[in-house]
Amino acid sequence: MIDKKTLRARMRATRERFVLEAHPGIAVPPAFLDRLEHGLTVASYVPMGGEADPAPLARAAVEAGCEIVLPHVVDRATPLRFLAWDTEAALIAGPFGLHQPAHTAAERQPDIILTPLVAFDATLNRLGQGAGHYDRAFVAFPHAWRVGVAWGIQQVESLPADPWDVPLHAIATESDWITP
Ligand SMILES: Nc1nc2c(c(=O)[nH]1)N(C=O)[C@@H](CNc1ccc(C(=O)N[C@@H](CCC(=O)O)C(=O)O)cc1)CN2
Ligand SMILES: Nc1ncnc2c1ncn2[C@@H]1O[C@H](COP(=O)(O)OP(=O)(O)OP(=O)(O)O)[C@@H](O)[C@H]1O
Repeated sequence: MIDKKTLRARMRATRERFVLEAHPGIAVPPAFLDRLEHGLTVASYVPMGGEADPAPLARAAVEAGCEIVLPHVVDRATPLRFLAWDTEAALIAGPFGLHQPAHTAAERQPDIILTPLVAFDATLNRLGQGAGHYDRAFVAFPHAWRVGVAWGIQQVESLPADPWDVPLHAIATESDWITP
């Protein structure tokens, strides 16, 4: 099977090509709306490099009375933290070209994690950036609902699975809501 590094490079390029063309946004399915409740904490992300924009899902969460938080990283080795998103405060440029809340923003425990990804397969395994930030967050927040957000073209036949890979519960694309 193709190794993660080669596949990551190929799928990042596929993703970047896809967003250059006109394309619909991520669809908000009824199964996602059903799960939202006032007071839940929903981790979103600021898309980069051709990633699917989770904004339609985050907007629905805000309308349902959820609090939005964003990931914050300092380097590859340090676990990510989810920090409150003060929409009045500017996001700050971080490592890897990321835009993040200030490191002093309040830390939160997410109930739902909207997860960026590079590739996924039909068993809802995901390939990420390779630093293990989300893999470790899934272990830290085992009760969170793990929702991948991706373009349909990011689906591959199968992914090399490592022992630490934690599968997603569902994936939202521009046209589908994929569950195992
Ligand atoms: N939008 C977004 N935010 C996110 C992530 C993500 O995948 N997407 N993360 C997910 O874990 C965390 C940040 N972790 C990261 C870890 C490594 C690299 C990285 O190695 N980037 C490559 C360039 C990627 C590219 O070419 O597209 C690099 O800097 O060489 C990026 C983010 C938290 N925030
Ligand atoms: N639970 C964990 N605890 C400690 N290290 C972990 C854990 N999960 C993954 N890692 C480390 O993270 C690194 C990256 O893993 P992998 O290549 O599977 O990342 P990935 O699938 O791209 O996912 P991510 O988006 O989370 O970076 C590996 O070196 C692995 O040892």
